[in-house]
Amino acid sequence: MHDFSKLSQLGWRTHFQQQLSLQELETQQAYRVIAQHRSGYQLAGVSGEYHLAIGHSMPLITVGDWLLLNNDMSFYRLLKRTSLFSRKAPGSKLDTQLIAANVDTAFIVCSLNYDFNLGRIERYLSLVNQANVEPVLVLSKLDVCTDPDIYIDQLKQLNSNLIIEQVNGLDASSTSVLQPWCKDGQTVVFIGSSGVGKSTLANTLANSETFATGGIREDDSKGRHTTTSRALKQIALGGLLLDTPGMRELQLTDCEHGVSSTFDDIQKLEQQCRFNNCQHQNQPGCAVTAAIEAGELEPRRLLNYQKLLREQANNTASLAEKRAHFKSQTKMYRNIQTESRKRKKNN
Ligand SMILES: Nc1nc2c(ncn2[C@@H]2O[C@H](COP(=O)(O)OP(=O)(O)OP(=O)(O)O)[C@@H](O)[C@H]2O)c(=O)[nH]1
Ligand SMILES: [Zn+2]
Repeated sequence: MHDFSKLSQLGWRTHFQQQLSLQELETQQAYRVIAQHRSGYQLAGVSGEYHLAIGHSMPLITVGDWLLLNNDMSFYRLLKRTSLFSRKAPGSKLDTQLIAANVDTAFIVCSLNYDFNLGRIERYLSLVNQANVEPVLVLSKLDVCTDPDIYIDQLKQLNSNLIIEQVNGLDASSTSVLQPWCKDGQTVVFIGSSGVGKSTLANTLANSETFATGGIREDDSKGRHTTTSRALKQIALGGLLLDTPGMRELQLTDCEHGVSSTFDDIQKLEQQCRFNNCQHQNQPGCAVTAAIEAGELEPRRLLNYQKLLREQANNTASLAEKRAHFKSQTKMYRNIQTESRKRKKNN
């Protein structure tokens, strides 16, 4: 039988429970994927942890997913997700890589120094909005910044509703502002460039050295995956944290909704342009250009919006094209094989 209070500590919600039939409630057990390794998945459930080997008939599964297992611990089915992070798989021409599922909050970490870059933050926000996850902007290294307000003012201009927190990741009294998102089975993913202090922050919140600082790398350019095991770690506060070391090179794919909602100010303006297909380049009646001229919209923001939209469209199209090409090639090889078999038989 299911012990739902125990499962809720692992992030179980009514969204998942509603998917179970009466029969499944009696005969299957729910497990959460807490880590992903080359050979399989580490699962956690009411009766403890279990290693599930990857099987041929399984769908694509990622850290954070909820699975139903049969009594003999074999895979039964994957439950529908509340949210899903994915990106174009580094080094692969064909695949989308799943990063994490069923995440509640994304801490977008950027340090209050050289790393601060509005364009990059908009890119991360697009990914997080597409995944259907709540973003929290975490500005790290507060202790080495003399004037954080300069940065905060710029961020507020992106979207006045953004949740922004400033922390010194090395100091628990400072990171406590993030505790409300890290309790009671809530799942938090950390994203941000290398060296901004994600692992340091996660360790301080965990009150232990659970997450490796520095170190773990994934070679994006050549697609070599060194240490790609991703793991959800439960901390004493009750939340489950996922550090993502391999997110340095982040190309958007299938992300139109995410980009649009990140730039909803421009979206609203676009609807007021005289022409539906307005390019916002000196076309008559362009509301976007008018907003720029009135100083209400930064030209940088428009350029980044257009760039991210193009990038995700190009990646989505090229993935679709490559998949189609792969399919037609496979079909061609199969036909050649069948023909040659027929010929041999007739000889
Ligand atoms: N002064 C100061 N240093 C920090 C802070 N947060 C992290 N650091 C330092 O910054 C360096 C990088 O921190 P990490 O936590 O490894 O960064 P990361 O984002 O996890 O990096 P990757 O694992 O490469 O993605 C370490 O030397 C930390 O000690 C902070 O708030 N203040
Ligand atoms: Zn326009």
